[in-house]
Amino acid sequence: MNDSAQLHQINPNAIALCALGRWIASRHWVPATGGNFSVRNTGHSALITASGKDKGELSPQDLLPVSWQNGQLTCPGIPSAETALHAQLYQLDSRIKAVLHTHSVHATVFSRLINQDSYDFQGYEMQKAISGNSSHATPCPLALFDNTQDIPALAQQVAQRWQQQPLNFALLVRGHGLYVWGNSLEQAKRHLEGWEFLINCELERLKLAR
Ligand SMILES: CSC[C@@H](O)[C@@H](O)C(=O)COP(=O)(O)O
Ligand SMILES: [Zn+2]
Repeated sequence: MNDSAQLHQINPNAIALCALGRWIASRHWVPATGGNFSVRNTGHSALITASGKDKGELSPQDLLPVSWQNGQLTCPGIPSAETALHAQLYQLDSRIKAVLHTHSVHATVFSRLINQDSYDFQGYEMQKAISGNSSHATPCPLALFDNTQDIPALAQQVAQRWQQQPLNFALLVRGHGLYVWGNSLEQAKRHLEGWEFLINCELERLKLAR
């Protein structure tokens, strides 16, 4: 196959996700191969970053197809170590089209200051960057989970919490990082930037209030 035929075959979502990875890395939110990204392909499959890649230097071949039919995850390579959590989110809501996971300094530090299962952001106009949140005056909750190396167990906890109340397009893993998602890649990017902004503001406010 010649180069132009190969280019023709590349999934446009893969190209868009690689470009988004470069933008996220330019914000210093995925240092030292941290973070992982995925975009839904079909009802039961997605493209996900291969494990251990520099997320600011992705090319389409670093995105692997993973499917989750019959409770089994299958992938032809070594996908992200956190694939089970991405797959869980896609199964919890069929409208989710993209999942982004980052390791920013601010989100990581903030997560270690909050002991509750959920933290309400309130008073910020930027809460409206998160879909379904229409006023600064209404609490905008962020769910928190303890870190674990057992990602299927974490995915199970997320599913249990979701049954009580669907999460607000993000969750924060303590001492680890942020997960956001959206009904398109563009919406997931907006949620990432919105949540990072809110977390930065709240961290600054908490520091000044001490
Ligand atoms: C730099 S180690 C970070 C990993 O343990 C993990 O949390 C992570 O986000 C990236 O894992 P990966 O397997 O590359 O998707
Ligand atoms: Zn991680």
